[in-house]
Amino acid sequence: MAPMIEVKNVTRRFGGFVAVNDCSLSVEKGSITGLIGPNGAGKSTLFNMVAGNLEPSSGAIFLDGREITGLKPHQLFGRGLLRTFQIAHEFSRLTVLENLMMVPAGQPGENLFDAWFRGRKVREFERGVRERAEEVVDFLQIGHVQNELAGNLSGGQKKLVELGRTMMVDAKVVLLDEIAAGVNRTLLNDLASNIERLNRERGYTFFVIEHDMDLIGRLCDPVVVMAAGSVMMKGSLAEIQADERVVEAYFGGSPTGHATSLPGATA
Ligand SMILES: Nc1ncnc2c1ncn2[C@@H]1O[C@H](COP(=O)(O)OP(=O)(O)OP(=O)(O)O)[C@@H](O)[C@H]1O
Repeated sequence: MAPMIEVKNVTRRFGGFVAVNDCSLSVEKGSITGLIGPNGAGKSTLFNMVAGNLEPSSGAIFLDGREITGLKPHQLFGRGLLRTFQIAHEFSRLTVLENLMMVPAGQPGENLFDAWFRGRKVREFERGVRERAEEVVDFLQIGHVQNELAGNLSGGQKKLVELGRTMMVDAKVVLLDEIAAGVNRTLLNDLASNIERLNRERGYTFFVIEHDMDLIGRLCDPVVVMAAGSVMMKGSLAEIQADERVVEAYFGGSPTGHATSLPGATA
């Protein structure tokens, strides 16, 4: 079975600087795969290439066995690869429900967009979108804020809505970028439960960049460690914590760097 995402020998240069260096990794179907590494390891650059925001200098990327190298985010969206995005400023004056309903119309998923333009059955289409948004609200248990303006939500509630936006279309794989940052523990727990449920009940695959090791430990298996633009190792969090090279990568150059964010690792 083809992996959901396969990155093959991908390199990205910025001028003379190599941010991602001949990097290969795979994200298996049905997994919640974590991506960790010290600052500057190349995680965001790699994510940007998988998500279509940045082109590789060389190498190839595959989604479910089909090459996607160089495709744009909206093309990947149509194929079921989604990345969560902060709610744009102009959407902060729309309600939670309205924010969810904007997704199919505002970003061209193949089938939904066709239906929109065919002009027929527009009202049914709108009703379908509303019903789907209501299902998402129920699933995420955010009914109490569904008519609240998105701009009034807490950081964690916004993250739930961002996750909800991926549920408005049939996602195969969702890229999550540092979802724990600025989210209180209660809401982080809600977010993590919903990610687990989407994975278990809806078959979502997740690829997750995260600095919060508690969250990585709860959600991710396997975890991929990047350092200096390449994959250093892949394994369970326990295996990674026990690996000397990983400890060195985190502690090596910078004694204060991420020392506190790699639990179980001792210098
Ligand atoms: N547009 C760019 N132009 C030049 N250099 C860049 C650019 N984007 C990233 N880099 C460099 O590439 C390297 C990798 O950066 P990247 O953001 O991918 O790392 P990261 O692992 O995501 O780090 P962090 O955990 O701090 O977000 C860094 O040295 C960074 O300065």
